[in-house]
Amino acid sequence: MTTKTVSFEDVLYEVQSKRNFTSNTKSSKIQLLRGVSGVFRHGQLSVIMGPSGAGKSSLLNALSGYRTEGVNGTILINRKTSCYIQQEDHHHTLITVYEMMMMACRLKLKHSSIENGFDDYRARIDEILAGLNLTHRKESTSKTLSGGERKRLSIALELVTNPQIMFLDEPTSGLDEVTASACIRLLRDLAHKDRTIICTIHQPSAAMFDLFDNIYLLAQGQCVYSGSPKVLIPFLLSRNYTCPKYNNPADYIIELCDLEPDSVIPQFSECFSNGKQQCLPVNTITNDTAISQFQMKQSINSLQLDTSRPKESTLIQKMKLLTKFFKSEYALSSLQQFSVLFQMMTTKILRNRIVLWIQFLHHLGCGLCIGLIFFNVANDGTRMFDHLKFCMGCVFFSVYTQIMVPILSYPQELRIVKKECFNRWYGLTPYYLALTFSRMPLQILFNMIFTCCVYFLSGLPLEPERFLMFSLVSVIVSFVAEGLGLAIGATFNVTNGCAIGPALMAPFLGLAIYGFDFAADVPMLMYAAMKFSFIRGGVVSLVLTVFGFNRPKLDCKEIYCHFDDPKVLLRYLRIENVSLFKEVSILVGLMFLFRVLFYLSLRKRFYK
Ligand SMILES: Nc1ncnc2c1ncn2[C@@H]1O[C@H](COP(=O)(O)OP(=O)(O)OP(=O)(O)O)[C@@H](O)[C@H]1O
Repeated sequence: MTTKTVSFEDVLYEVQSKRNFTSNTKSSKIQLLRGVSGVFRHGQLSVIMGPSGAGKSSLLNALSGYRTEGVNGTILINRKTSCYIQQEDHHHTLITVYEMMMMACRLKLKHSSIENGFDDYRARIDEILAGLNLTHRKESTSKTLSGGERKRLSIALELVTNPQIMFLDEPTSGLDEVTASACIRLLRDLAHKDRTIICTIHQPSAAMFDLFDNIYLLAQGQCVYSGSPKVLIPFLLSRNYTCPKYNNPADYIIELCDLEPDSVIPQFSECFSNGKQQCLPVNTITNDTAISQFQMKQSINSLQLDTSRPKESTLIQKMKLLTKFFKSEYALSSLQQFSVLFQMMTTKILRNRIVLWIQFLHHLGCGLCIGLIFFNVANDGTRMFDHLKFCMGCVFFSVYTQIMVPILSYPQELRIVKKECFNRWYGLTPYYLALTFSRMPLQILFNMIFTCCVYFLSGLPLEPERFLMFSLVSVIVSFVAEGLGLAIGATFNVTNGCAIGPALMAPFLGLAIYGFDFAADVPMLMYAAMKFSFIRGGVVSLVLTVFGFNRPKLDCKEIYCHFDDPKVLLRYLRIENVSLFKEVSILVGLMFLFRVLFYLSLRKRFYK
């Protein structure tokens, strides 16, 4: 059996059903695939068909390795030369088709194999785009592509590395009849160039049906037909089922499984030994479409699988695992991946002009508003509460600005990343670092715009040390909030994230204003919770920055001002002995904690 062939035996796929609390039903195991076997050969376009819910996507996911949890049985496949194209085409929206192809080349091809740098990439890209009839769209962004073009772009991006095995989930969904047939013809041509192509299709039209070299029909997680589409009608005849003359045989057998599931499915599944047997034309070289004779052939046997897996000692297996750990499965080193991803992310950020303008106006506008509300109050010894409100306002602004954006936007990006990571474009760590560092410069710049407005308008002392500390605290708070937003965005979908984000903020906010005047009497547990509230940490740090650093006495326009001495105010708030360094260190610690949670959430999503 060649490494391009995909074979599998007795594949079981079980999932745990979720416990339904309303009807009090207990969780149980659901079998999506019931011990199916089969072979998908190279040079052939194979289709997994079946009624809705038959288990087509489950089989594709199990074979491609997209799902591993709950999958048991033997699957022989060289996954290093395979790729998986999902049903929905998720592409970057702000870069053109050509740039996406260039990015794929730069990430997926070894630099040493390309002697002339980008010229060779360009030649390869032009060839692939011409082959898929996308040359005229190469300067367009994916947003303006039609459904068929988007699907072809998904295929083009993977063809960069010339994969030997391609999995496609419902490649024709959402396409009209003509475009769908064109898509299948394209896949057949690619398969006939010595590739193994396996796709799922709910119910192919009659025109499409004859284009497949091999069909694998599933019903209720069992194989009810495997083999050539040319002998499906004779096979049905042999079982006393006559497909009406002008009926699509695919429709007919799916209808049979639907109408008489209890008799048809077990009978047919037994006939094919649940996929171990195949139905082939007697003369496989014939071009005659009206073949009436077929033979059942053993497609797979245990012996075949066993011999292709030489027995290895445990020591060899362990050594292989060790070398696999050190040997990268990617074309580029982590540093090179980081560099390409960083460039791409920076380009995307800078091209998002509307968002850039909104962010700029938002920071400038809010900075001016807060600055004008507290205009020249920073030196007024009679307005103690205004000083506190000013610090709170600045921190709340940073928190709310940074937390909601990733919650709303990240789940969409996650789909693209998941697809690219699974197809070995890059590793999770370089991606994570590129994402973190590419967002930093603009975030710092916008924060500085806000800080400059509020600092100078409020009339805080023009001392570089104090200004830098004020800016640093604002930037750290915004990074902590962004980390929390990313962790939520990577864990939950937009709907749940929108509920969880504000719900999580509420206790942090409550703790931010709790116990300022009786901090010394706060119980231990509450004290620990207060330390965890990064909003409170931000407020305390800002108050210490504003009134610390040996701040001279404030102006007093009345006979007596109790709070004109900054030390009195700090004492009143019970934070006179709190170390600014310690507060900022806790904030930095929380920043790392939320970013580690974000990373772990990504890992869980990608490797489950
Ligand atoms: N995680 C899961 N938990 C519970 N049931 C699941 C899970 N995943 C899939 N199923 C169920 O398993 C069955 C097979 O799902 P699968 O997505 O493989 O079907 P399909 O043949 O691809 O269907 P369609 O053509 O409608 O996409 C369906 O009934 C589906 O509801």
